[in-house]
Parts: sequence; structure tokens; C-alpha cells
Amino acid sequence: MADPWESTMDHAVAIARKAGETSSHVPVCFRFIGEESVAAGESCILSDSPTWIIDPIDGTTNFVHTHLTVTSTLDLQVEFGVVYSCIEDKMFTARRGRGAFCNGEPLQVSQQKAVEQAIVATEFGSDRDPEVVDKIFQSLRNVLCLPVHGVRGAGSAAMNMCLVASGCVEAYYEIGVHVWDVAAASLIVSEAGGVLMDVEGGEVDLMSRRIIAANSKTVAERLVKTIVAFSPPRDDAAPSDRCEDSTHLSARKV
Ligand SMILES: O=P(O)(O)O[C@H]1[C@H](O)[C@@H](O)[C@H](O)[C@H](O)[C@@H]1O
Ligand SMILES: [Mg+2]
Ligand SMILES: [Mg+2]
Repeated sequence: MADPWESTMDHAVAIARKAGETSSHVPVCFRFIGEESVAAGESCILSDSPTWIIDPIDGTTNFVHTHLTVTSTLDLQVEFGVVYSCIEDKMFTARRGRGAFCNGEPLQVSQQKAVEQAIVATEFGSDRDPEVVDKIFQSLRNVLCLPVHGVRGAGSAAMNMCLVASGCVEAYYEIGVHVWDVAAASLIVSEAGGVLMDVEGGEVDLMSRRIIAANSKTVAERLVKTIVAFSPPRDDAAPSDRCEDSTHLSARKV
């Protein structure tokens, strides 16, 4: 079997060459957005240049506590998405227009559209501001009382989204995620037949830190009516307007 990673890199280089209209003699120019580089003060702005969006560890709290799921995410903006669940040794991949796969097997979202039969995944996030926590709990209460069949959380945004793509859960929502948490898995969800939506409806904006990933528009729209929306500082805001999440600070000290 052809090495999917090799063909991905070949295609990535071809895209970069096309974007920069460079000949094959000129080195290609990629830009990078990564959780750690942004934390170190680098920009988090998407431009026309091909950009790799990287989260080396998604599920840091799980990692620190050696608890269940830890993933690494890699996305070449809108073209490829890769999420690697290292403990399970599962490689989720997607290429725009070519479908989504787990260890080479095609992925398909669940066909269950009755929210009462749905499992919804979410996370409590990293922000410990009591006002934010109250809103997260109001949403959780509303979702439970829809009612849904169950609520789960893997501890990793990327993994929750791969569970949607795999058909194991019907939807995932979270407010407070970052572009590197969700970029790769967004493509995996849409290539598996799922939908992405903002928590107030309409198109998702990956810099807005708000996301619904669902198996269908029907389920996503039920969640839109249920979630208590708020707007954290955007990822592409000026560094002085961004705030550091409290649990991330403690996680990084380990
Ligand atoms: O910081 P990492 O990269 O581990 O990612 C975050 C998760 O992906 C979120 O769903 C989750 O809610 C947390 O915000 C978590 O920190
Ligand atoms: Mg992350
Ligand atoms: Mg991370």
C-alpha cells in the first residue's frame, strides 16, 4: 500500500508551490500556527499562504494525569487533517474531497437524527472564571434535559470530533477551544459526512473558539437552540487581548 503520509507531503508541497507560484527549484514556504508557538507570542493569523496548524498534545490534562485519550493534531489548512490517538494507536486522516479514514478504514458519521437517542460529547474547558463555568453548566443542564441519551467527554477536542466522525457519538460542542484543537478534526468530521456549525448557528469560524460538530444539520440545530452562547477572546485577537486559561498554566508547570 502507498504510504499515505508520503503522498500527503507531496500534495502539500504541490499546494505550497502553486500558492507561491514557485518553480520546483525554489524551496516551498509553509507557515505554522502551533499551540506552543502562539503561547510564546507568535501570531495566530491565517493568510493565503499554506499553513500547518499543529497541536502536539491535545488532551494535556489527560496526558499530565496519564488518563485515557491523548492525541496529536496536524492540519494543512482545509486540505489535510491528521489526528493521532497515540495510546490507541489510531491514525485519523482526511483529505479534502477524498473522505476520512481511521487506520485506512473509511469513516462515516452516525445516521441517528433523534436527539433523544444521541450521545453528545463536550468538555468543561480550561477557564475557571465562575461566570464562564456557570454558562458551561447551564448548557450542560439544557443538553441533558433535551433529553439526550448520554453526555460524554474524551478530554480532547480532537478526539471528541473523531468520535463524531466515527459514528460513536452524534455531536460534540465546546466554547473555549482553540484553532489548533479543532482544525484537523474539522476536516475529518466533514469528510465523514458530518456538519460544523457555530454555537449560535451559521458557519463555523475556527478562530472564534466556538464549535458544534455533528452528524447532521438536524442535531446541530437542536444544540444551537440549547447551548448558552458566549464569546471568549478570539484566537486571532491581538496578543494583549488574549487570556491564558488557568488550567493550562498549571499543566505547563509539570
Ligand atoms: O490544551 P489542550 O491542547 O490539551 O486542549 C484542550 C482540549 O482539546 C479541550 O477540549 C479541553 O476542553 C481543554 O481546553 C484542553 O486544554
Ligand atoms: Mg488542544
Ligand atoms: Mg495542546
